[in-house]
Amino acid sequence: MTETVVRVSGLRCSYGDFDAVRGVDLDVRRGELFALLGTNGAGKTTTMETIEGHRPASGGSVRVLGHDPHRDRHKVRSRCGIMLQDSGFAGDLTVLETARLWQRMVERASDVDAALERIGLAHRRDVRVKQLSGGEKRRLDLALATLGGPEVLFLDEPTTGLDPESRETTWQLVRELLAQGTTVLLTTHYLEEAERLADRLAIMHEGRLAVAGSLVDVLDRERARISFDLPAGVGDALPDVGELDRDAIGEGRVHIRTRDLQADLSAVLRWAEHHTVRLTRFRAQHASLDEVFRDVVNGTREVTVAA
Ligand SMILES: Nc1ncnc2c1ncn2[C@@H]1O[C@H](COP(=O)(O)OP(=O)(O)OP(=O)(O)O)[C@@H](O)[C@H]1O
Repeated sequence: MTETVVRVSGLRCSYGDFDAVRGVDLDVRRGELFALLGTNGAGKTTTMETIEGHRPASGGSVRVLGHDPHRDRHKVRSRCGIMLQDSGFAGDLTVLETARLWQRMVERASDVDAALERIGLAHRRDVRVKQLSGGEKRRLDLALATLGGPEVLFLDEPTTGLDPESRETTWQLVRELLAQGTTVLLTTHYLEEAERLADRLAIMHEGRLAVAGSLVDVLDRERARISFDLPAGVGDALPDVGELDRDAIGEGRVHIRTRDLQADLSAVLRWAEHHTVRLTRFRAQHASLDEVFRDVVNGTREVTVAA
């Protein structure tokens, strides 16, 4: 049985009479990366901050490593690394001074120079923090969050503002941490980041989880698509598979949505052979996370939670 490191049940968080988080259940298992995606204002940061112990839950319960992270903060804090959206370091200190200061506050802190090297900031060690670019600040945040070799790492939008190369460096570091057994809970606006890193993910919308599960689970529940140009001479004899988009046929293209891509793809190919037509601009593809996300935002997707 895989150990559950973070357990959130029926979490509710309110700001005055506004309910920002409205009954969230999720489990994060040891050694996995769980990505929390969502629209702006969905409640991701509020959920993260509550799990990190920065605020009490208004309802429901949160356990991190078996403890209430707010009430039993001292039991949990030293085993966790936290990268906030905005860390607020003192701008006049250099990168190295900041890292050394942080090192003194962390139990079992690892080597500062090695940490800066690993994140590609060694050459910036004598630069004042206020002179770093936004992306460099994010990388410094990450280096410091991982300094104590945390069992659980909370990353709130770790790659926002990073260029593609720095994003790749960050992903590589996160992969190394996962390989060493670190458990990671991540929020991100980059669907690609979740696709590349997450073992399981959830999409949050208006304070609730709309979709949750492994990437395969989430995409498999969505319909796949087959499309090709309408071949000349087949008239009304279209393949009897999936759901045909009749509007697209009028414009000379056939779009089919299917829950069984393999079976329907075979049927389409048999149909083409039977009618001796060659299919042009032929495409068959699984749903993308982007489509699932858009369905959630547009409210056209049933709630399917299996976290
Ligand atoms: N201190 C606060 N006081 C009142 N309302 C707040 C406060 N902080 C957040 N909210 C509201 O709670 C809701 C959830 O905010 P939260 O920051 O958790 O969302 P988010 O999913 O992290 O958004 P984003 O992706 O934009 O960072 C939003 O409607 C936000 O306006």
